[in-house]
Formats: sequence, structure tokens, C-alpha cells
Amino acid sequence: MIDANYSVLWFRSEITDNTYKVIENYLKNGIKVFFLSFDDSELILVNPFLKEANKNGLLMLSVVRYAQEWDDREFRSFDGKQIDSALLDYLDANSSFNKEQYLLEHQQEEQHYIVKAGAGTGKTTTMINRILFLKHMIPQLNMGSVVMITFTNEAAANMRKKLLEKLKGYYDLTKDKTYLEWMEEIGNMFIGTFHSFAKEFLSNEGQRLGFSKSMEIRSFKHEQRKLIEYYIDQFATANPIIYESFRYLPHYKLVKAFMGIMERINNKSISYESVLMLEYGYDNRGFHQMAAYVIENVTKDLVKKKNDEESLEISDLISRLGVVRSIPQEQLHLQIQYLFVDEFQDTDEAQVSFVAWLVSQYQSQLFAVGDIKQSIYRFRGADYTAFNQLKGYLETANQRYFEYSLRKNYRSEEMLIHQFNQLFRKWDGVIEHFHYDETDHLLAVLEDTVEEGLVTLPLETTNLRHVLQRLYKEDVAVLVRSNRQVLKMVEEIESQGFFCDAEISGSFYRCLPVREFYLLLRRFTHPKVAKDRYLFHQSSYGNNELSISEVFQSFTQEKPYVLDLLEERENWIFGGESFKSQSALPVLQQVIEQVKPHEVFRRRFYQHLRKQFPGEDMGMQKQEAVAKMKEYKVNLDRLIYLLKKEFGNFEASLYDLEQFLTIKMATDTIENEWKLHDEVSHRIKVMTVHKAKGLEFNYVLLPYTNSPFIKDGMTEILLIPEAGNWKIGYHINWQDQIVENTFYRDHVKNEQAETIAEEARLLYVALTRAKKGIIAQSTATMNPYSIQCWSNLLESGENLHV
Ligand SMILES: Nc1ncnc2c1ncn2[C@@H]1O[C@H](COP(=O)(O)OP(=O)(O)OP(=O)(O)O)[C@@H](O)[C@H]1O
Repeated sequence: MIDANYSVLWFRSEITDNTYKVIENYLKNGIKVFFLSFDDSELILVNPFLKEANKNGLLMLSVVRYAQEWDDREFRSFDGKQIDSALLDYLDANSSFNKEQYLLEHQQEEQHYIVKAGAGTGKTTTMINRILFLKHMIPQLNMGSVVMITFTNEAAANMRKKLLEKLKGYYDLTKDKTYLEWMEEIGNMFIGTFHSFAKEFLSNEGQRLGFSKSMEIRSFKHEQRKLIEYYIDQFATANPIIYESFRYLPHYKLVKAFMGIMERINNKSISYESVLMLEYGYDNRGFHQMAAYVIENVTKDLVKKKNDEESLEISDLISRLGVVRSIPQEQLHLQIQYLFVDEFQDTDEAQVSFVAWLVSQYQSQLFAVGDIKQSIYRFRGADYTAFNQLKGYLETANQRYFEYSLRKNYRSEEMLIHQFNQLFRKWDGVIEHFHYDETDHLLAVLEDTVEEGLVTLPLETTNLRHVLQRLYKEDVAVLVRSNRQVLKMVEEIESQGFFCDAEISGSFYRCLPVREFYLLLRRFTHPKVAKDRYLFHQSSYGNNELSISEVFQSFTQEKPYVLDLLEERENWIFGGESFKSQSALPVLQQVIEQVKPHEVFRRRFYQHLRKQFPGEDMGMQKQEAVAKMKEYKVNLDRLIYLLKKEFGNFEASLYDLEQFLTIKMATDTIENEWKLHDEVSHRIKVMTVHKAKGLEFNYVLLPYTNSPFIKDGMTEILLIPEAGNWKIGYHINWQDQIVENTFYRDHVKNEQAETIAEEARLLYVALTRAKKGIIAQSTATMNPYSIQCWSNLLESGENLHV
């Protein structure tokens, strides 16, 4: 007879033959086991069934330091009930067992839970376990009423995967088909980003307010630019005296400044009504007047356009959530019984108040986890006071909540944890808005298996090569601050014969298969443009026979020689005639089918590798070429799919397609390039710290630690909240002219202090991703009193021998 629905916590001073049988029996009945003993639990793992359960996280083993007081004692707690608090305290202090995690996972009370905890302490893990606890305790729980909000799409996919893996683990141990049904039910659960939840929410609950189910989310950047151009002209006509001082500025620079300002406004999820109330301060050139005129008019026109088209931009999703609050509770029909929010520290004001509204309207139980020190989305409006705001809202609404903190770090080895605590503690002393006191100190659980820890060394080409050679295939991530640095690093690593997996959001319309497809279109629409024609010749659709040196050799003043040369080399069989009888897309698909650009690409890429790096591993080069080919194909297929979705199968002309792609390539930042992560474990991951959030790697490399946070002469836009309204501060640098308003001057000092704190938090995230070692570029010694770049915040541990 089993007394548990979900788990048993079993402490037994020694392991006997019977222990195995009892544990096995629990597991076969789908009961998770926390087994703790003075005896070495490794013994248990000799049993293959138990080993598997341990791997799946359903058998948690901890060796406890001996204490006479607990000798010969046995204790069991089922589903977190009837616990012996003194024993749990002892176990927590003397083994890897985590009392706080355990209690949090098993909480029975109807209240909200707020978990504020440091890096690698198992926040995400506990959240997953908590969902499994709830489902086991209430098997009839409709998973469609469980909502989980994550910070990125990748994190959402990862959560779903982890939940499914756990349930699969249960099924493998029990062979109970219920778990297969639960796996299916996970499909009903909403797991996604705030923005995708907002879309789902608005199109369901917001229908009577005019939000449509078929609402499209797309970028309006192109329209925005056109409107900005239009209203600048209007302003210039109506206010020639003010405009006079901007007359000699290239028009595109003025437009770019407005695009930048509007992007900042969008990032802050500021509602339409508040944008119209923005305050612009004063500058002596009158830019504040032009800004007010242009931004208000562009905003109004864009809103109208979006309404007419039943479309929204991603950034509208959050700012529009405010309006649904007018719906009375009895008219809401979604079911949200449990609301989980991961990375809560990165929610912005509008999101925090929406969460508080949701839990009170839907009577949901909230489980919000995060780490203030990992708040790194200030530029997107996140506020590191998010937890305090949430507590304020809950208290005002008389909602009970309980706060937890977790301290044991299960990710990084002991030496790293020791170095982290020392380092972060120092930051606390010198960075105004970064706090790390005794209660933030991480506790190490994992023993050292390597000697590294955190080391700093000049990471120039030779050292980088040595490091990569030594750590290749060791699960290495190179973390940087910007997408530009990602690209630079990829170039550097690939030029040394290693392979990279670079993560850049929204890069789909600029990836190779899309660019080459665009050249294919141009080959038909503009065959006489020599530059494009030559690029096409070099692409995977062309022969790539004509070298640049040949072009130069054949140069004469008289004729458009490149085109002639290309004409001679191309045995291009697809004439423009096919388009007369058929519509564009099917013909282009035929071209793709015949040319097979992905295969051409693979062949050329492999040849290039062999020629460039003849001494490197051939098998790996082949594997990489095949992976790259599959990625080429999958992205090209996706492009065709997206074009068909936009235009239907037979509607579009070549010119429609070209125009569509031109705009998308210039403006789209939503669509992601598809990658085959599973097949390329040999690749070194290169990504921004923002992308690395929530992830972990054996080794972390930090190459560009000397880039300054604040570059002299940068344009800066500040959005300053004040008494329910927003003020805008600007310092716009057009090289020979600078405009700066009063609000900027008043707030710039505080802004700089905030920027340094944000950078420290970014570095905190980067460092805490490492399990075993960190190698950071550093030529500067730690200089906490003049903090301009990451290396001013770093400090070497042991020396690394390369
Ligand atoms: N009780 C535990 N026992 C063993 N391993 C654990 C435990 N809790 C978490 N872990 C492991 O520790 C690592 C970090 O966990 P997790 O990612 O959940 O932490 P986190 O607090 O969400 O981290 P971060 O905020 O830094 O992204 C993971 O590899 C996880 O499997």
C-alpha cells in the first residue's frame, strides 16, 4: 500500500538490501523518491533501474554527513506532509538536499509564491517540479488552465521539452499509460513569452473590445519610416524658421533619429494615450517641437492603420493589455488556475500590473520566480524593482503571498562559487545599484573536477586558439554583449578552422539562403545590374567561375564588361519566358529543384574547408558541411512557405516578391533563422549574454571585456517616468551638431549609474552560466573606482596553463 500521490522523502541511516526493493516499488508506482542516508548512495546506482530513475530526476539521492543524533533513525514524509523540520534542517545543512526547494515544490496552501533566488539555485527546475506535483495531487487538473510565462521562445520550448521528458521518465519507469495521456495534455498548456500570451489573451478575451481572433502581428517599421519622412516635411513647411537649423543635416539622419526615439517608446510598452501625453522638455534648436509634432502624428496614423488592418506590432501587445481591464469579471471566460512566471525580474511595469490584475480576476495561484541580479532588460523597460511592485499590488488587493529564497547552487563547481561570492560582494561596495549581501551568497554543492575557476588572460588570436583547441567539444559558449560582436567572434573562430553555432534573433531575412534567393529574383527582374549579377554568379545558383582578378584583367573603358563576361560564363537555362506562361513562385521552385542550391553550397563549402584547413579533422568538416546544407534547405523551404502564406500559390509576380523581400530584409527582426542544434554538438556556441539567459555551459569564454559601456558621442534617449506620465530626454549626436534637451541634462548622471549597474548584472549572468570554468579577456587590472568596461569588474583566479 502506497501512502503518497507524488513523492516520498525517506531518511534511513543505512542502506540494506531491502532499501533497494522499497525504492524500486515506489518508483514503479510513479512516486518520486528523495532518499537520504549516511551510507554512500552511489551503491544504489549499481542497480540499472534505479540509475535510470536518478537520471530522470525521479530518484534524488543525498549522502548525509554522519551525526550520532540521527543514527538508527528512520523517517518518511509523503507528498511533503508531516515533515520533521529539525531533521530537514540537518539534512539541508549536511547534504545536497535542498529544504527550501523541497518545501516550495510541495506547498499545499492556497496562496501565491514569490521566489527570489540567485543564479543556478534551481528556480526553473523547481517550477517544473511544482507543475508535476500539482498534476499528481489533482489528476483531474485541466492543463489548459495552467499558464507558464517565460522570457524567450527558446526558454518556452525548453520548458515544454523538460516537462515532456519528465513525464516520459515516469512512463518509462511505471509503464502507466496515464503518463502518456498527461504528455498529450501538456499540449493544452500555454507555455510562451509574455508577448505571445498577450496575443492569445487579447484575441480571446478582447474580442468585444475589437481585437480579432485573426489579428496579425507584424512589423510596421516600413510604414513608420514613410510617415516620419512625411511629417518631417509637413513640419518643415509649417515651421520654416525652426527647420532652418536642421536644413543642412542629411534627411536620412533626421529620420534615423526619429526611428530610434520611437523604438525606445515601443520598448517601454507605453500606451498610445501616454505617447500623446509625452513631455519633450526644451532645447535651444527647437527639436523638441519637431519631435512632439512628428511623434504624435506618426503615432496617430499608425494606430489608425493598424486598426484598419486588424494588425498589431509586437510592442503593442503589452501596451494594449491595459484596455482589457475594463471587462467585468463575469464576462471573462478563460480559465487560469495556475500562473507561473519565470525570470520575473525582467518584467516591465505594465506586465507586473497585468500579472497582479490576472491573479485577482481569475483567482489564479501565482508562482513567480526570478533573480534581481539577473535583471538585464532595462532597455526594454524591465525594472529591477519588479518584485517590489508585485508585492505592492498583491498587498493592495489583499492577496496572500509567501516569499522563498534559494541559496544552494547546483550549477557551478566550488571554486567558481567561491570566486563569485568574493567578486559580487566587491561590486556591492562600489556599484550604486548592485546589491549582494550575505543573504545573496551562493552555497556550493558541486565539488571541483577541474582546476580552472575564473581566470583572466589576454585572449588574442594565439591564446584563443590554444584555449579552443583544449576545450573543443567540451560544451563551450563564447558570450558577448552585442550581435555585432557575435558576428565578429564567429569570423575569428571560423578563420581558425573551428565551427560555430551563432545565435542571432530575427536574422532569418538576412541569412544566406534568403539573400541568395533574392539575388535569384534580381537575376530576372534586373539582369543588367552588374553588381547583383556578379553576386548571383558567385551564389549557390551561379557557376562561380569568374574570379575578381579575371574581371580586372578584362577591364576596358568602352563596354559594360562584367555583364559580357558573365554572359559568356553562364549556361543559365532559365529564361524569363517561363514567367510569361506561369506565375512566379512555381517557376522559381522549379529552378530550385533543378539547381539544388543547398547541395551546391555543401560541395563548395566542403572544398573550401579542405583547401583552407587541410590539417583539420576531415570527418568533422564533412559533418559540418552536411549540417550547413540541411540548414540551408530548411530555411529556403521556410522562405517559400512564408511567401506562399503571404501571396498564395499563384498570385505574386516577380516584382511583388522582390518588393516584399526588399522590405523584409531591411526591416524584419521577428523571424528567426532555423538551426539544427542537435546535430552539431561540435560547434562552439557564440551568443549574446541576453540569449544565454537561463542556459548553462561547462566553459564560458568572455572575449570582449574591454569594450566601453558608454561610448563617447553616442546618441542617447531616456524615457523618464514621472507622476503617471512620461518625459523624454535626448542627446542626439549628428557628428557636427548635437541637440540635447533639458530632461536629458537633468537625468543623465543617474542614467549612467544605472547603466553601470545593468552592465554588472549582465556580467553576473554571463559568469554564472559556467559549470566548470570561465576564461575572460583581461588586460586591465580590476578597477572598481572607474568602471567603464567589464574588465574593470573582473579579477583573476588561478592562472590557466595553455
Ligand atoms: N535539487 C537539485 N539537485 C540537483 N541538481 C539540481 C537541483 N536543482 C537544480 N539542479 C540543477 O542545477 C542547474 C541549475 O538549475 P536551474 O536552471 O533550475 O537554476 P535557475 O535558478 O533557474 O538558474 P538561473 O537563474 O541561473 O538560470 C540545472 O542543471 C539543474 O538541473
